[in-house]
Amino acid sequence: MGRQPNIGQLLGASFPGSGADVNATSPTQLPTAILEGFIPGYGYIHRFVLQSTGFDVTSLVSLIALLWASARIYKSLYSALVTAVQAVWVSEITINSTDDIHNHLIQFLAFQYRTKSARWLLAETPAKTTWQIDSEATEVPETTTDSEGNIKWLNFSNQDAKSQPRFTPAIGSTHSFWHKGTYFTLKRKEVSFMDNASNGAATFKERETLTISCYGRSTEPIKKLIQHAKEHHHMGHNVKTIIKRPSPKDMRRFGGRWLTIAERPCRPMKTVVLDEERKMDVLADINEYLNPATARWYANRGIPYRRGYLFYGPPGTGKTSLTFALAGVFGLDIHVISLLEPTLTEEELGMLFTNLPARCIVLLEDIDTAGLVRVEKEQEDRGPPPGTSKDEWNVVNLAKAIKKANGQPADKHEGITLSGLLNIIDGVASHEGRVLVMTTNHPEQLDEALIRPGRVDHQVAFSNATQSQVKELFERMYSIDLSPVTSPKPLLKPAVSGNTHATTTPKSILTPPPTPKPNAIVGIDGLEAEELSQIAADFASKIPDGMCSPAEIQGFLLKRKKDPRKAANEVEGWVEGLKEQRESKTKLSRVQ
Ligand SMILES: Nc1ncnc2c1ncn2[C@@H]1O[C@H](COP(=O)(O)OP(=O)(O)OP(=O)(O)O)[C@@H](O)[C@H]1O
Repeated sequence: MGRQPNIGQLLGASFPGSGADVNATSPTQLPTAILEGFIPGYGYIHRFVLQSTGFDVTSLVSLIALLWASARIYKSLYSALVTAVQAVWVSEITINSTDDIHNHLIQFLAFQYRTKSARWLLAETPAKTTWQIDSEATEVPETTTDSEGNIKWLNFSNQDAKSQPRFTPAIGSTHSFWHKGTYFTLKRKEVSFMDNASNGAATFKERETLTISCYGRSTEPIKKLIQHAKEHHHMGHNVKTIIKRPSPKDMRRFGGRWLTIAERPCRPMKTVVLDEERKMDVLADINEYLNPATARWYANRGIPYRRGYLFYGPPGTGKTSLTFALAGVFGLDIHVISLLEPTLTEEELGMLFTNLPARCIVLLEDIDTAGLVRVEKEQEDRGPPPGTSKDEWNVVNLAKAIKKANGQPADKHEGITLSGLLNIIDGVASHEGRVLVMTTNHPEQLDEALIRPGRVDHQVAFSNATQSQVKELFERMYSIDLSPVTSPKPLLKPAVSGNTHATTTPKSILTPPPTPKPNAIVGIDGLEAEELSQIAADFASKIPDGMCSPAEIQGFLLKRKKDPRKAANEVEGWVEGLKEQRESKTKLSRVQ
């Protein structure tokens, strides 16, 4: 039997012009003809190099080609394997930036990345409250004098330089970290989406998402991580009151309805000077309402589980202060809504109410102003107000009609109508479990429908300070601060290595500072408690009952906050000045 030609010989015969010496192909070399197929003109190059240097480049080129092919095959196999593993062995959860959890996780990771050596980070300048800056400060600044005796006033020009930036995982990159023995991968990315704005113009917008994954067929570890991040965010909230407002209009459209605008140390109830019985009534009423058993009681009787409070009285008498103190006592967040917010529509207000947490305080301030829109609309229907000629009235209406026809809002502030507000407060879709607090300086202007039982269940009257309240305010101002506001310590120690482990929560951190006994008043340095009480009584006797609001008295005392005797000596002059000011109906005070 004749010898069969091998593949090299066949290829050599097929490409005679290549000059490839197919018989010279070693087992590790690719035939020159194949290489010719990938690199046109390879045969000539090969022959030229071989003839001029005696070196057969085919071995080298074959090696490179084999490495390249292996890398490609490895890559495809790897990605196929990863896809297969991900499909059956990786769990993930995606979080949208419009959700609070996103913020909780970023905060938690920022805390982790404070010391962790990650290579792709995003540096941010976090907005900090005075309380947070204070808690980070290592030294207390003091007012001193220089060598020439000039006062060196406190100067905060470099406070920005001192504040620490926040480092979070960079957008667009993948991060991995250990938490409680589980290996997590995190992808933070921005996705574009088409936004159909209210004016009809569609634009592309960016939205951020966080995708957290871990190995295993259960999302349980990720859920626990999220829970942990939430706890980290809320730690110490029992010594803070969170204040939220409706988010800007743009954000509201994408689901982020409420925005935290401030976190303040809880206001102790004892700092609100109000008739003790009235205070206890509100406290007991809310306490009973918030009890889970009460929710069932309401449900069994088919009564909507809601409770409304009306705080009314002159300005500066403590309506807002009591609301904040209540939030502190019951550990609730405050959701503040101003009905004069120009971009707020009734529909959005309704959505805000349906997106409240299970238990919270909703503060509707200056509720009397909500009637403005109703008055205007009713006026429109009724015709010209007295003193307005028919022609003038027609011109006003014509201007409004032209604005409307041009697609412009008839008024800058569309506002909330009374009927709209009533629907939102107790409509079928309205949230259950919230404590609604409405405040007003003009209860007489309120519509009866707004304060009927079911909408307002408890009314609290506030008034200018009585003499005993003035005394209390005075004593409170000059008593030694027994319960300094402490900032909560972190729940976790910052991670020091790639593997992060939570530390157990020290109990004391979550316990608010001890509250001194209600009557424990200790005078300021150098002043005995009894002496302070006498000065307070003297001070109070010089301010007629009901003449001043607690806010006015507080303002006067704040200017003399280190000298109670000075305050007692100057109060008469101040009261006289105030009387004159009121008689002359001027708004500027002569004596401060
Ligand atoms: N009853 C009070 N007890 C203690 N402090 C008070 C009291 N009333 C007012 N103040 C002080 O006066 C300031 C203003 O009080 P607050 O905002 O609670 O008044 P308000 O009744 O809500 O006023 P407005 O009707 O103008 O909104 C606060 O700094 C608060 O500490």
